Amino acid sequence: MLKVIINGCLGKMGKVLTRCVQEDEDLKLVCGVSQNPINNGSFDIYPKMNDINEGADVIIDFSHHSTLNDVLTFAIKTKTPLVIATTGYNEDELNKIKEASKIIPIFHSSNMSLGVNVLLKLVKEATKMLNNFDIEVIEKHHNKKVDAPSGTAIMIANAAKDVLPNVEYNYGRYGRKAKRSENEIGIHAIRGGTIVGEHDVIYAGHDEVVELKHIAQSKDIFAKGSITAAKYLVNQIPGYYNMDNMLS
Ligand SMILES: NC(=O)C1=CN([C@@H]2O[C@H](COP(=O)(O)OP(=O)(O)OC[C@H]3O[C@@H](n4cnc5c(N)ncnc54)[C@H](OP(=O)(O)O)[C@@H]3O)[C@@H](O)[C@H]2O)C=CC1
Ligand SMILES: O=C(O)C1=N[C@H](C(=O)O)C[C@H](O)C1
Repeated sequence: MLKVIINGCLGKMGKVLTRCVQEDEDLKLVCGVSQNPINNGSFDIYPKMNDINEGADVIIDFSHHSTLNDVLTFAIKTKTPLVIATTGYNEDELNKIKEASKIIPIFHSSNMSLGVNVLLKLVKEATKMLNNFDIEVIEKHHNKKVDAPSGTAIMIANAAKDVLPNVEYNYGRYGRKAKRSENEIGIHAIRGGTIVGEHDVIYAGHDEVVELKHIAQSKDIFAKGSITAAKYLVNQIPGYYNMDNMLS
């Protein structure tokens, strides 16, 4: 039985992950962390990672970038492998994650679905083949999402930039001097209703357009992907892991 701690257990993803962990006979939910803990009778909820006095085999984090220091400090202190699904980190925070992965195994992905990770491979291939096509990324999410653009949209743009290192990102084009330059990737965020998550990658060329698209139809795919990542991670030595490592 793998013992799991969930950071962000009362958030939208945290609740879905709690159900998926409880339904998985290989896993035991030890406790969760939430800013406003409530006693739910089924597992302990602490206000901060540092308050936890139980051990676990792995931590899964679907929370907010501002909890990063707490979760890294706890994971390093207790030598617990950490799956990070949270998005919205800045450069400094991303560097802290990479530094911490020298001490403990960390799995980090802004999208835990299988489909998006196949999409990233397709983006690399399409970008190599569709010379001089303009690339635009459009992401759509529910109206409660706090960060924009999505972490997935950034991963998609980064996959194209791996092939075309000179491209620059143009977020939400607007204004009288907004003409597209040749070497940019436009990244656009739509927010509304309960959209789970959609990502379109548009390659617009002369008289032809290619589109790659992923639609998430439930949050379960992200929760289950993070559980698969957790099961993979507990057998790894310290290092920085992502879907590529797990799928290869
Ligand atoms: N990698 C992936 O596949 C996926 C990643 N995500 C990412 O997971 C994260 C959580 O998403 P979701 O559950 O929808 O978000 P919610 O806003 O519903 O939940 C956020 C959670 O973070 C906690 N939290 C701690 N500090 C803060 C703070 N300062 N501000 C806001 N929340 C805080 C909240 O605690 P409390 O309840 O006490 O307020 C809550 O438990 C996001 O970054 C999202 O982009 C989402 C889906 C898939
Ligand atoms: O906040 C969400 O909901 C999601 N966030 C992730 C992101 O920012 O890419 C992944 C997924 O699209 C859902």
